[in-house]
Amino acid sequence: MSAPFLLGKVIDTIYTTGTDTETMAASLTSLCIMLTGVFLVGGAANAARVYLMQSSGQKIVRNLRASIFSSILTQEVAFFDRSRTGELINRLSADTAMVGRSITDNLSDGLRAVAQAAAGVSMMFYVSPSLASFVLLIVPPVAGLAIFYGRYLRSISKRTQDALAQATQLAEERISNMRTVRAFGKELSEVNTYTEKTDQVFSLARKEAVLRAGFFGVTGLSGNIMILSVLYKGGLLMASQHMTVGELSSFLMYTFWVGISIAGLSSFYSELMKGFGAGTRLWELLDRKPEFPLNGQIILLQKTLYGGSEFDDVTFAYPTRSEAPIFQNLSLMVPAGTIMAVVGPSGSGKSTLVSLLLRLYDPDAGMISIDGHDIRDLNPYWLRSHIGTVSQEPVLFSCSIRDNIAYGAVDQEAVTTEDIYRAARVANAYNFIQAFPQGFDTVVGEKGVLLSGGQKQRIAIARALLRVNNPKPPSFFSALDAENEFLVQEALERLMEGRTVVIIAHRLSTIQNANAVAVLDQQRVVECGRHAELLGNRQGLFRKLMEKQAFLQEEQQRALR
Ligand SMILES: Nc1ncnc2c1ncn2[C@@H]1O[C@H](COP(=O)(O)OP(=O)(O)OP(=O)(O)O)[C@@H](O)[C@H]1O
Repeated sequence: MSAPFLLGKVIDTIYTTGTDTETMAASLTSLCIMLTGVFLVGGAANAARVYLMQSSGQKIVRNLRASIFSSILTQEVAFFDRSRTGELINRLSADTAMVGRSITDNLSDGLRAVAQAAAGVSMMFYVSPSLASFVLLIVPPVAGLAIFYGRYLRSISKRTQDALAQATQLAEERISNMRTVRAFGKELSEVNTYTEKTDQVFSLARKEAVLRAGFFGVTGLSGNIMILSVLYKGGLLMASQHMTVGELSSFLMYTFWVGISIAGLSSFYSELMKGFGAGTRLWELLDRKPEFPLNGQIILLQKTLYGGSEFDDVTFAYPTRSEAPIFQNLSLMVPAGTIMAVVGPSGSGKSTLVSLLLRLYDPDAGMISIDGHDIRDLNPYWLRSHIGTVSQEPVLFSCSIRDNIAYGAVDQEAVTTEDIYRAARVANAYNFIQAFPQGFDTVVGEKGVLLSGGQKQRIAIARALLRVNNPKPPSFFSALDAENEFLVQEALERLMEGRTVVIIAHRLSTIQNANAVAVLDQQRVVECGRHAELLGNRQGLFRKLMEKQAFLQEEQQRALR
């Protein structure tokens, strides 16, 4: 900050008349030494500022990303029914990057501009108070304009991020379902839809560009007006002997500094407003509390969970469709150690029953209990650690088979290779995994796309085994019935042995292994009993469903012949 002041002194020294060369050389040398010191300190301070701001800014971004991810993962399942994956990913990547940029580059440059402007203005007053008061009259209108501009930019930025999130959402969904897009030959129309979405981003960016051009034009012009004022008024002050040439030079340099700082501040302010726009979307997410808390409930550490479950007068509607209950006063008892097959027409709520047991949703009325405990009183993590699930279309992650199986364990770190091999053997998966060139280290592709349906299910069974074996049996298990493949069926039967099982049965073979069958229809359990008993009821829904399935199977076999 003292550099322009010292430079002014250098100029005054040069223009001082009557000084001999030796004295002038001595004065110039000491001024130049001082200036070198000032430049060195300034350079070092600048480097330190950039390093500190960048590293602490990046740390903030890292923490912000972790907090956002944690906030997303702890939301209730209904939140994900309403949200779009691509939008959430956009918040995690683009919005955090925007806030990060706003903090790192922008805040650092902004703080420097504030310091520089403040020091420059003070020095201008120090060098010439009358000239400073005259020149700085231009600052208030420019500041007013900046505030107006910033507000508008903030709203544009939020709209841009929203439009970008929609485009990302579309791209994410279509890319991850590329086979469907290709099968329906929709590549071109999808490209067009995506382009329309990015057009919205573009038109907002164009609005921002117009605004930015106008604003920067005005601030540039204001800077030039300041310089002209200094030259005009400063020239008059010099002519009336109220200012030296060195002082005018210093003042001019400070004016440049202040002008550049004000331009920097405007850009800082606009970037900050853009950061706020993206930040608003992040705070909304960070502020959002899960619908039911994940901690704080009873953990029955010493207790063995036998899995005897009861649905008592349960009424439930999905939060996204609150007007149409899936269950109305549904009651069902699953005694410990039994296999209960749940059947019913498509859409009758069989999978919903399992979601409620896992406490992915809470019923609107009634109670679900396991071993006599209302599941709302149990810690959901603990509850789920005793429940193994295998779904009809299991989802694997794009990592190795080893990691996919280990994912089932409550304590993933404690899983040994032997645990994984054992689970794979019981699940009839060991041989096919070992036949791959990379064995258990084979990476399965996104959602396990590189494996067949039956292979995925056997890996999913091994994963579920690791889960329910760790708290030691008897524990509890739920499944949607599996591929009609002998090896998968055998693995599933081994998994069910000695446990309480609720199985969503679509096939006759699955139902035959069950101790009891519950038939769902019209929002409740309409029949419940042993397989043979239910078949004996000629008017019953179970009998009709079985007859229909037997007929369909016959038709299929006839078509194959
Ligand atoms: N996440 C959800 N949000 C809103 N409604 C849902 C959700 N999941 C399922 N539903 C609705 O709840 C009803 C029951 O669905 P569910 O998947 O439990 O039936 P299901 O008996 O398992 O069907 P299927 O035999 O076809 O697999 C259906 O009408 C379905 O549209």
